[in-house]
Amino acid sequence: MATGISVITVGAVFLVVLLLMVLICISGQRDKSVQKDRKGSKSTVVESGLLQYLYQFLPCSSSPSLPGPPSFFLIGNMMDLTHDHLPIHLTNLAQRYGNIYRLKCGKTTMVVLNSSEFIREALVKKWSDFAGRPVSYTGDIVSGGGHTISLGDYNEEWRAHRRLVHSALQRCCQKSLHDVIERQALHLREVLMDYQGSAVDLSEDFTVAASNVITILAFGKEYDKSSLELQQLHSCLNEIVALWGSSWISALDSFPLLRKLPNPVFARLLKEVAKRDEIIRKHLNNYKSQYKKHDDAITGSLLQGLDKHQNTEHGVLLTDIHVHMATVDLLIGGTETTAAWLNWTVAFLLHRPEVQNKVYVELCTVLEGRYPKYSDRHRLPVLCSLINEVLRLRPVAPLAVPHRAIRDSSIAGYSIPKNTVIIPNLFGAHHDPAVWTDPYSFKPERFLEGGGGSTRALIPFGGGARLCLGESVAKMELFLFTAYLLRDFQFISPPESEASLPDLRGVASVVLKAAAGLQSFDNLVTFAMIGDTITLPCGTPFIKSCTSVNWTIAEMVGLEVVNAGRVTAPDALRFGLLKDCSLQINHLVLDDARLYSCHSPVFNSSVSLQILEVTENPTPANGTIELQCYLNTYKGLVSNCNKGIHIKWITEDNTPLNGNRFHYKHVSDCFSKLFITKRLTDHHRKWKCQLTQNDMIKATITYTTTIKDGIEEVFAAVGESVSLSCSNTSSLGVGGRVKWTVGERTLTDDISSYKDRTEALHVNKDSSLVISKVSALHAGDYQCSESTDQQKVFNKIRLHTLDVISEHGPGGDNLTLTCVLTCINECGKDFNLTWSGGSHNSRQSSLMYEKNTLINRLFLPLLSMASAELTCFVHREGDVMASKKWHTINPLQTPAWAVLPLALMICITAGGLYVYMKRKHNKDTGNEQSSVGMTHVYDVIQDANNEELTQPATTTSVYDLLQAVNYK
Ligand code: HEM
Repeated sequence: MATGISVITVGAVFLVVLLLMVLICISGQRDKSVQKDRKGSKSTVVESGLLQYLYQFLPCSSSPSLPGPPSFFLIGNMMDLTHDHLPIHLTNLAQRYGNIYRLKCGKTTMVVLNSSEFIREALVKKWSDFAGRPVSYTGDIVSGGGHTISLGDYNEEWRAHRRLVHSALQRCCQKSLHDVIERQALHLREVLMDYQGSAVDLSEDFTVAASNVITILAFGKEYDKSSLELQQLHSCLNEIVALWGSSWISALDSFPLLRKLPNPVFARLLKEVAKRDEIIRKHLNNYKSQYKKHDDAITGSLLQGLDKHQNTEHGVLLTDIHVHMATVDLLIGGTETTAAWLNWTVAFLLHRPEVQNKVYVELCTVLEGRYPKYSDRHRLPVLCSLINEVLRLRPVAPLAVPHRAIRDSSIAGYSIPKNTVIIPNLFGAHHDPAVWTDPYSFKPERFLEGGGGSTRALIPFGGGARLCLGESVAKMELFLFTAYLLRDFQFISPPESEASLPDLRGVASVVLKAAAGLQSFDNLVTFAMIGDTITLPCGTPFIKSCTSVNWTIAEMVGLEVVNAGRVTAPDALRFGLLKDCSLQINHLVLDDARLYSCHSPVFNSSVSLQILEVTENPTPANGTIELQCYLNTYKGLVSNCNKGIHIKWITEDNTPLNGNRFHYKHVSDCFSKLFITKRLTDHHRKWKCQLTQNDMIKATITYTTTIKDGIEEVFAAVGESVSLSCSNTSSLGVGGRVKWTVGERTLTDDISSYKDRTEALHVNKDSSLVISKVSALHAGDYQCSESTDQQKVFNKIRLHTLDVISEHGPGGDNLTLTCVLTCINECGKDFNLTWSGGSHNSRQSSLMYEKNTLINRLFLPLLSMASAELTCFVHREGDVMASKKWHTINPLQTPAWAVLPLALMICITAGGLYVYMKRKHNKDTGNEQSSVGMTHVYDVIQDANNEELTQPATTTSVYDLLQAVNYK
């Protein structure tokens, strides 16, 4: 019976498992068919999600499944797609999931391509598989029912439409494009001239210039910046792009139920679309009604071409609506993109003025004063490298326009079912570290010959069947506008501070734009030095947790050091996020000097990290040392410091450099040069450069000079220990390989000699020579060298010793302290000896040079002298090099003098008390014999005082007692 039950149980379990497997496999199939049927099946998302989750564990499909972030029930990866800077976020996901990964949004599977290789494979090599566009509810509304080229799906009608517009554009470009752009560039030049060098935001002027190129090409109309019609057109085109990109609108595509609810954002979108159509309709009607038509206008070509492009075989009929929507395409595609690119160029040039100078020099040299033609581009490589680098770092259509697989296909070996949405992440491909060295840095020179930049991997215009229709228009515009601008203008940021430089992160929607105007947050500046550990404040007082905080580096947009509270920097070990969301950077390197931004939902702030550096000019003027101290940011030297910043040079012990062999040149508040007339004894000398802001020390950096064949000067106090270092390299030979000599005498010939107790010398493992008890006899020239045939000298050290000798004057009523600096040969004229700590009666002698010594005496009158600590200092050019202390003791003022009378008093009191007690005892006992314990001495006293003992005890005073004791 039991066996029967267990067989049934096993059978049931087996059946359930089998059923589950069948279901899962069917679900896999159905999932594919769901995508085939673009309207979707009736299966619930819950069921599909669960089964799909189980499905991935079963071997029902032979091709590997695409990696991707976990997709959540119902919402899939919606959260990833609503990120505020989607291109950056998708690029960051590629670091985790690779250059091809999938995202889920409702029933739609999206595949994100993050390398130019995969993007080319899909868009160019397999263009016929991926030329579709996802059809969506809101896309249909914006594109007039899918009639735009940009959003229209791939079919015969679209092909005919694109061909019509392409040939009209080509015809027009050949005839007049160059003239049109040239005229607009000259016009832009005049507009800028009118500003007369005042600080302005040029974004509107760029939009007008780019838009005029298109409106002239489209229907022969040029607008003035103040034109109301132009402003209306731009505001509604911009609104449409922004609204369509918002999650309020995209949610309607994924969740049809939401369309039934009131949605003010959607209502606004409909209003703007109607406004746009109204304006364009007016223009087309105007054009049609013109008696003398603008011959070159695209509209004319389009209208003429309508009949020709009728494709009777496929039943395609192009009508006015196609001309209307083509105009929309050209206006949207051709205005904001070019204007955004020009803004980015100016933004980068403000950060890197030296690039601007290089382009200017090239334009002047090559063009010899004339304005450029597009045909000059091959002779202007620096300008072209700038254009390419801005296109690389800020592809203005960072995610292109989504594609759709129109049939089952594959990318990078992964099978891609029909209807999968493909997102070409051009931003990610342009920051792919496998292709671009230092991908987040602005380096136009990478596109110069030998710079390593690959123009093949540069794909800002997409590729294949959907290649940007205006690519040739755009390229000519970018070239001519930039050349005209940089030939006649220099872009500089307002002089106040670094804070006025534009933010390079930008605003990402369909078009990646530079943030409007200047940065809105206060920039802090933090100063540091190489090797430091610093903390950059985020300034988020209201934030409880840092999980929504991101830290980014300006200029290296996309490189998030911290993402959602997690350190994601490539060099993660050096970075840390502290509890208050501030960013800690350890072991600073020069490349860390950047503008860091902390982003949180409530607050944005940025900190400019500037690194103080000292370098030595390798080719100084003869006989001089030239040190340069300056502040660095990622774009080189800080040219304009904040107010209140000051750089000064000081000695090793923080006193001003003293002496006429020092000269300074303050290039700016944050760049100072120190010129030193060179001496051999400047070898291994330390110089400090100090940066103060509003008189507060912000950073101090020490630089040690090395002089060829120079001598390092070391000062040591007699009786103390000193270590003479052999070299900065601790890996020198141990023991016998290194030889120490002083004068002619070799100290290390015999190992035991430097263990000699009297000399108290020994050589450390790092080859340094230690004199554990310095005496004046140790003063001398020491040399550490390698004892090979060709003797290699590591270090020459001149040891000076400092001593204080005391001597009582005749009669012993005064004390003379002699401070002696013993030098080898002669003591330097820039040495000084001073005393500190003497009383007001003491007197210092003037400096005396005697043979090889420098002397300063201190005369102290002994009687008035209190016990004191006196110190003699030796200075070299104002810098304290060593000191020697001397303790004077006035015997009359020592505590011993106080102890003596005290001890006497105690003895007398004790003795007196005893005598008193004894007398009392004697009185009490009459003539009784003394007790056994009495000493002989007291017996004697007693005997001797027999007479006095008769006196009454009450008269016994201290004086009496003292007399009594002293009596003996
Ligand atoms: C810096 C300037 C420009 C850049 C970086 C740019 C980039 C792009 C990109 C990446 C695409 C999508 C390609 C794809 O789907 O794979 C695109 C499409 C398009 N662009 Fe541009 N574009 C620029 C300027 C222009 C200009 C000046 C025009 C018009 C004169 C224009 C018209 C279009 C059109 C009509 C499409 C849709 C093509 C299609 O779907 O077949 N673009 N552009």
